[in-house]
Amino acid sequence: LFVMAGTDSSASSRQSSFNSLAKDLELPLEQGCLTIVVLGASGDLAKKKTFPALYHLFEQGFLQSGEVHIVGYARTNLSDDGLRGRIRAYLKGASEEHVSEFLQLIKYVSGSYDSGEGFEKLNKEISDYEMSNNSGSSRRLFYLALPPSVYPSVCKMIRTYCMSPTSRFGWTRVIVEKPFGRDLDSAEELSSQLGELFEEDQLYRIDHYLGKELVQNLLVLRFANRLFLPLWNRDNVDNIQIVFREDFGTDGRGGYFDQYGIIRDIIQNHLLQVFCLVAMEKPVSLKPEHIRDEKVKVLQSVNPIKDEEVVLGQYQGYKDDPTVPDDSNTPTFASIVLRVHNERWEGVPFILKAGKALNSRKAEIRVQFKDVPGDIFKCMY
Ligand SMILES: NC(=O)C1=CN([C@@H]2O[C@H](COP(=O)(O)OP(=O)(O)OC[C@H]3O[C@@H](n4cnc5c(N)ncnc54)[C@H](OP(=O)(O)O)[C@@H]3O)[C@@H](O)[C@H]2O)C=CC1
Ligand SMILES: O=C1O[C@H](COP(=O)(O)O)[C@@H](O)[C@H](O)[C@H]1O
Repeated sequence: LFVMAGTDSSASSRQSSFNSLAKDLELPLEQGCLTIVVLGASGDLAKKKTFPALYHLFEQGFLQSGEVHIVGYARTNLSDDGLRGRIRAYLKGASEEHVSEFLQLIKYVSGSYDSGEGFEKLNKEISDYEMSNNSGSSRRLFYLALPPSVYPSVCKMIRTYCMSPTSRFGWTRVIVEKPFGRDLDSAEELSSQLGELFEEDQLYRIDHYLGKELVQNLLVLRFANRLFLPLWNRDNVDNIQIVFREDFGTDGRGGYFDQYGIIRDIIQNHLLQVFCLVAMEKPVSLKPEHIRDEKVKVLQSVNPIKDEEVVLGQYQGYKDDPTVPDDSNTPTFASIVLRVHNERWEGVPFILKAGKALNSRKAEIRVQFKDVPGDIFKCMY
């Protein structure tokens, strides 16, 4: 869609290209009143990524004034302008005219994550807008920019108070962030709780790493490239390192981060997805189910992780963040070795490392090849 959008600069022609593509793909026509609710609107993800992403969609003509209404929801006491001011600070460099127009689409509702009162207020805000829009439609998208511990109560509240009315054309969809639970038991419990409230096609589980260009290019690099194809195995590769580092700390995110730590925040989802794309076999096709099947196979081939191949750490000063408990022993750095028991990778360690408050910001995949036989450069190092 974005490639198509790049060929013509007008917003209305992008919208019409979008509509004709939707028609070709036999998707339901997307038009009429759309409300996007960002729950956890006071938080880090919302200000750094969700609202800026919505702004870029708006700027490119995919969200039309008059059709779209954006509502931030959280417990923090904020006015509409208070939220707009926070968002504006993350849209530096954008056109002032577009930013002001975009911010006018945004309202704020304050309430808790487990009481009917706040969600009744939220529903009233959405319904009033839908009535005034008068298009007879009600598309409602709820984005949970929140710690997973509150997903079940928030989803119950949405189901009870905020569903799109069946009398109107439209839908209700819910986007949930990673990490999906804390461990296998809580992930399964969360899955069944959400499954009781929503149909599978109403639920979207997101991992923003899968949208990164580098990550998307991995399939092309591996499977459309004669140079790497014959080398990508234990005969040629010595080890593979998948590394994430950030040069900033939690910065007030202790409310979420301290409950989860770096393994659940980064390694279990982002780095494991990258690991799968690097290590899996070629999928039958690019269909999502075929890619998923190969990812599952490689994960099933990983041996249990050995304690002696895990290093954990916490950066000095982590507990100075007022949102972090004084006695926290949550890791902010972790390094683990994965060993894949299959024909391609037996004996090749995959070293996954992630850390906050380090000396640089980078995400990288290092494939270290074995020395060449008869290496004439060896004596130089
Ligand atoms: N920050 C990022 O760059 C990214 C974050 N994510 C994911 O987004 C989700 C939210 O992360 P992030 O925004 O960074 O975290 P924050 O700590 O900023 O939390 C977001 C909001 O949730 C509320 N909140 C925080 N802690 C709790 C708690 N213990 N119980 C109830 N409500 C709480 C707060 O709102 P209030 O008090 O006003 O209600 C807060 O503003 C996580 O699942 C994370 O994995 C995903 C990708 C990137
Ligand atoms: O999911 C998360 O990702 C961000 C890093 O993402 P990036 O795309 O900005 O590199 C990380 O800061 C955050 O802790 C984590 O929740």
